[in-house]
Amino acid sequence: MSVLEVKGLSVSLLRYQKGLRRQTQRVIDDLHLSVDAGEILAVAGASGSGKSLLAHAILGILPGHAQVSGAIFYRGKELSSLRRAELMGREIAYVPQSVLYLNPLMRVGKQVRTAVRTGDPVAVQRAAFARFGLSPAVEKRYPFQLSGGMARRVLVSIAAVSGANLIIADEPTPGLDPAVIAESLSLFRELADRGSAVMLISHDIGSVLKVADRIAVFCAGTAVEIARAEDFEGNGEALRHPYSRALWRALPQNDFTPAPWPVPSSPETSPICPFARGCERATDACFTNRPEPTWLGNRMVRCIHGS
Ligand SMILES: Nc1ncnc2c1ncn2[C@@H]1O[C@H](COP(=O)(O)OP(=O)(O)OP(=O)(O)O)[C@@H](O)[C@H]1O
Ligand code: NI
Repeated sequence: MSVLEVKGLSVSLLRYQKGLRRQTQRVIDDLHLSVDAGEILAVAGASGSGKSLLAHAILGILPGHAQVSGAIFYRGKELSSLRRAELMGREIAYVPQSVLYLNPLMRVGKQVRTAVRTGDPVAVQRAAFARFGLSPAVEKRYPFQLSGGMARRVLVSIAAVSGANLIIADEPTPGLDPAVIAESLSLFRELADRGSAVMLISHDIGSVLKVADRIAVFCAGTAVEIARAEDFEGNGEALRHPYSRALWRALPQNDFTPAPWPVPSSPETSPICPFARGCERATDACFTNRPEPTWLGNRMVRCIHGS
């Protein structure tokens, strides 16, 4: 049984247009994915594709006006708001994209100690700070006294000491120097190897590939493919969706080859494949049906030509 399972999740948000006119916009669209114990599932895709909103939906912190459908399961049981409140900070840990999530009124050392589940809180906190290159003097500081990179390392320390079964980390590494990025990524690997399920959200597919087991390739509010990390190699022949191949080929190590067609930025409202208009493999069927997810073991693709 997966630790986290997301089934048919859709999220729409209200947007204010000119004046007071409001419009609902779909930002997550019929999303399916799961994360097992002991694995890192990376969620990678362009900026604005809905990755953070996915984390917010799982954690129950979407804006109040959000309309949500579909279901989210934690260890086989649906996540109600009551159950979420019980699990947050104990079984589920969150490394937010914004450092503003730190409590502005509490010294950061104490914030980490409060999250410690086993062992002496002070010793565990100090070990975490040492690991991430935070000097002992930092523990007495308040968040406003930290640089952005230091605040981010405090957030990663909180996840490290939490002993959570499910860790959702949203862009945990930007602004950090390469050694700390490598240390944070290896920490997530270690937490997964100890049995946690880790969802690692990033727009930087190149760096998460080093530690992830599977990658959910995100585009326009949904996962178009869930592939194994080892499928990202060579010219991308093992990848089954044209967008995953395009992302892979656009990486610096693969010569930055640009995508041959415009990439949709928000979910299509019409019932066609969102890629149909530029894809070299498109056939008539791609213009009449939106592809459903097709699973092959724990891999998935939403392309009728990809299975
Ligand atoms: N509170 C909100 N109200 C209205 N629209 C929002 C809100 N939060 C996000 N959005 C919109 O939803 C879409 C997805 O945003 P999201 O933050 O999930 O993207 P992301 O994939 O995490 O991007 P990034 O890689 O830049 O962090 C964007 O178009 C964004 O403008
Ligand atoms: Ni984000």
